[in-house]
Amino acid sequence: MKVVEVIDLKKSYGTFQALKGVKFEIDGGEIFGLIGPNGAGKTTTLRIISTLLKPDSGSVKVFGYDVTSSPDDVRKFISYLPEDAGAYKELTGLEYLRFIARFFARDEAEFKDMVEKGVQIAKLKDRITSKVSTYSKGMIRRLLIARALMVNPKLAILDEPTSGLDVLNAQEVRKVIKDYTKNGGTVLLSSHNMLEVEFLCDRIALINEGQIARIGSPVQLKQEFNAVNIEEVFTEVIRCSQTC
Ligand SMILES: Nc1ncnc2c1ncn2[C@@H]1O[C@H](COP(=O)(O)OP(=O)(O)OP(=O)(O)O)[C@@H](O)[C@H]1O
Repeated sequence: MKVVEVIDLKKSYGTFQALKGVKFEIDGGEIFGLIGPNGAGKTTTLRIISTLLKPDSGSVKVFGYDVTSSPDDVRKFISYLPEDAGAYKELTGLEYLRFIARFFARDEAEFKDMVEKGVQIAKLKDRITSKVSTYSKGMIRRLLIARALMVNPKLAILDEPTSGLDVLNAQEVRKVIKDYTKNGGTVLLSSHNMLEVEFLCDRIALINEGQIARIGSPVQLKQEFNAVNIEEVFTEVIRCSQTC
């Protein structure tokens, strides 16, 4: 069974059609990257798969459950990190992770494991006991990544996971994401960082103006466009969609 199956997905905001028939599938254990220019429809797609936004038409299934008719079943499998997520500023990082773990853990042992895993992923050292209001942007992002992955979702949906992180912190987060799939998880992420998707993703979908323009592994896409990197592939796909 596919982890995610998106067929002919359409979504409009008023008279503006943001998604015009998006289609892709994700297999278990994959890191699947959605890349595209500003306004291409990445966040809209991720929010629909996360059950936060209703599609106008088309079908989206997560582990075989339809996001529109069975959203509660879908939510059992997923964890969603929004692009602009925040954490409760008056809590410490540790209190925040504990607060979230209480919702997900079925017993005390699982609660303890989740919080420990969250602390490990966040890598905030002794600052984990400082208030979130004192954190830098990058520290908050790491706390939120930890929050998304510590609950052991079968599918992690991460909107711009490394946005606002410096090079070293971004590398750390990429490693955490890779490790997470080694333990059986599947990841759907969006990114503007071409080096990141090339390094991280097993397959990439290029989305442009609400439609998937290309899907493939980084190696396949580079071969198809005779390109040295994914940035070149991206530029060529966008250029072609405007002029070819
Ligand atoms: N709530 C909304 N109301 C009206 N238009 C919206 C709304 N949300 C998104 N849009 C429009 O839909 C299109 C797709 O937006 P979306 O946020 O999905 O793009 P994106 O690829 O994630 O962009 P970015 O890379 O800039 O984050 C854009 O033109 C955006 O302006």
